[in-house]
Amino acid sequence: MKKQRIVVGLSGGVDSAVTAHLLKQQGHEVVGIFMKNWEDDDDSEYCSSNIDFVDAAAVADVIGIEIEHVNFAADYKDRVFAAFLREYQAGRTPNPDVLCNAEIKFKAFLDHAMRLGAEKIATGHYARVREHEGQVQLLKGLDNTKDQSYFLHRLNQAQLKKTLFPVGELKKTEVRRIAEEIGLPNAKKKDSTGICFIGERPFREFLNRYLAHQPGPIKDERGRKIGEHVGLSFYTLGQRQGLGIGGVKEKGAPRGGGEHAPWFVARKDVETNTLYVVQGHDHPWLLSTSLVADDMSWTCALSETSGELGAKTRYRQADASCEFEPGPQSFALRFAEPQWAVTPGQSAVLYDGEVCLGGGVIASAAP
Ligand SMILES: Nc1ncnc2c1ncn2[C@@H]1O[C@H](COP(=O)(O)OP(=O)(O)OP(=O)(O)O)[C@@H](O)[C@H]1O
Repeated sequence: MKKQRIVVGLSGGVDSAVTAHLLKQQGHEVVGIFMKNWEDDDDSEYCSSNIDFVDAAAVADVIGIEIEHVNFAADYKDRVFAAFLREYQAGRTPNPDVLCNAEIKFKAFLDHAMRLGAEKIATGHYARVREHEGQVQLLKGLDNTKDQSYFLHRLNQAQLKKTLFPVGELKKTEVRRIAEEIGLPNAKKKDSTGICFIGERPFREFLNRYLAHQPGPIKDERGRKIGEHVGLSFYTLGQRQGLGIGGVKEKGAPRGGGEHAPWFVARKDVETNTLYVVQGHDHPWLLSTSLVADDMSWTCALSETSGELGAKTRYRQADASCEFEPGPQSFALRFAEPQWAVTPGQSAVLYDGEVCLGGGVIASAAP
């Protein structure tokens, strides 16, 4: 491959460190950039940004590359966090990491890298890109257990053409082995979890600071009030913990349950501010055979793709076989098997084998 100037998003984690190392080894001119996307509570015990930058700088030092610190916190607030709050307010459960990739990592960051004279950017995501018949396809990461294509499905051709994912060709165990072999200071750093700006902090307490919330009734499927919720935004479909209602002892408890059977969040009615719960993991209200998604975004031209495909309605789910029915503003999916807790606001992402085609935001689901 010809020598290129490549800007790597260095997060302080192992995957991006190995990404930078591999590209440098291939003879490219590599520059690291650390992004700061959140600064509302720099002093909080949950904000690891300062530590992460120190780790990223130590990595750059060992690999022998320059590192720059850039601040996209204002962009992040405008383009990701504002939408995140709007979605919660509307009773949906958004996926800010999907939007962060489309708007920050592969837009603000990409533009910045291009201004620095880069030909490509690279990140430590577990996904792959491949040229195919004049297009660049987004593929699942080779390591099934780490595949992150779900979060990248809103990238378009222009973004994919400028992007490399070197660790997507490897298993996580190999990435860790490389990190240890070359003596990276963060070789044993644990993988980050959770939404980037929220980190490991208590979610409810965090949302509380930004969203007006109105307590209201929790009702069962027959409309009987069985408890109080603290604000619809704090609950997600399929949620079982934290409802404060426990099992039920009364006779004639709703189907699928019985005494002490756990309750699950099944519906949110924003108009009446009511949270509906059902008993039993397999209750029909929790199962959907079809969905409609809007706000579509495709990684490549969809010319030949209608008919049978695979879809994920949440990250880390196996692909569910479905019929794809495209429309001008939205698409429908009809599943071969009922899907559990299909959640408005989450992404429905379509796959043709290992190729990630793109997807949309789930607007509604039907039994
Ligand atoms: N603060 C950041 N600055 C620069 N790049 C980042 C930052 N956070 C994430 N990235 C890029 O996005 C990729 C995927 O992000 P993700 O949150 O999955 O990674 P991580 O677990 O924090 O770190 P890593 O992937 O490096 O182990 C990273 O590999 C890195 O290239």
